Amino acid sequence: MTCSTFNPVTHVLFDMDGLILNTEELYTIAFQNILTPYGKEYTFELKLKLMGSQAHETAKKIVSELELPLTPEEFMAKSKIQFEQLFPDTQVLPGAKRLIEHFHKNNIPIGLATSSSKESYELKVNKHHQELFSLFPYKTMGSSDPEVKRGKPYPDIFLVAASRFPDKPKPEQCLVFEDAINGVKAARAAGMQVVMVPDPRIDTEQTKEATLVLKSLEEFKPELFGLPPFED
Ligand SMILES: O=c1[nH]cc([C@@H]2O[C@H](COP(=O)(O)O)[C@@H](O)[C@H]2O)c(=O)[nH]1
Ligand SMILES: [Mg+2]
Repeated sequence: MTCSTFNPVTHVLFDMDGLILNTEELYTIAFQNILTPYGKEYTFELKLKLMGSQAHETAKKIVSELELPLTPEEFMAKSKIQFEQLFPDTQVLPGAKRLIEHFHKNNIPIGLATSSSKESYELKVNKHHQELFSLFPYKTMGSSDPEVKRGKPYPDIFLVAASRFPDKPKPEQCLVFEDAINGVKAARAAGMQVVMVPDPRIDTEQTKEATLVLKSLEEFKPELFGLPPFED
């Protein structure tokens, strides 16, 4: 059940794919483009299992679940070609820019906790979104960070991302923003509250672990978690 009361926090951690950027739509297109020649479908059910995992975990699972005649490395090489075409024109999702700028203006420490690799982050950010992402002084990129041993739903990435803030907040001082079920599980496992903005196709039964579920980041009221309210 969604909690009716929330605890105040001091630090905020953002997921990236499907939360700040519309890259989840692009992952679906990229993977389907790879699978179509093999007569396979990238179902939403399979996608849900993979969202938030690290790139090598994703490749291994897709190859095994769909019994592709490829090694995970070959799948990753094909993915790279797709990502290079699709990611540079990704767009910012509603409410993300306003919220990130609000926290920045009010000196709330914010960190990025994405399972993407550094290479994939750069494809998504460097062409159009450098200014926005420059507002994150602390970035953790799970797929290329040796400290992040396991992908979401394990808590590793959020614990590592929290440890990168110079004042080392406790998990209960951190609020996570996530779109994926695996991301919500990871945040909860790390002992953090989590605001979920799920894909509308996700069943409400599967959003119950989130502290708060929103349709869009535009709906978020920072004061609910003891953070400075919007003034406009
Ligand atoms: O359809 C998918 N979307 C996303 C992922 C994985 O999820 C990560 C993004 O997770 P996050 O939202 O935590 O940044 C990507 O790097 C990718 O490995 C995936 O496997 N399949
Ligand atoms: Mg995400």
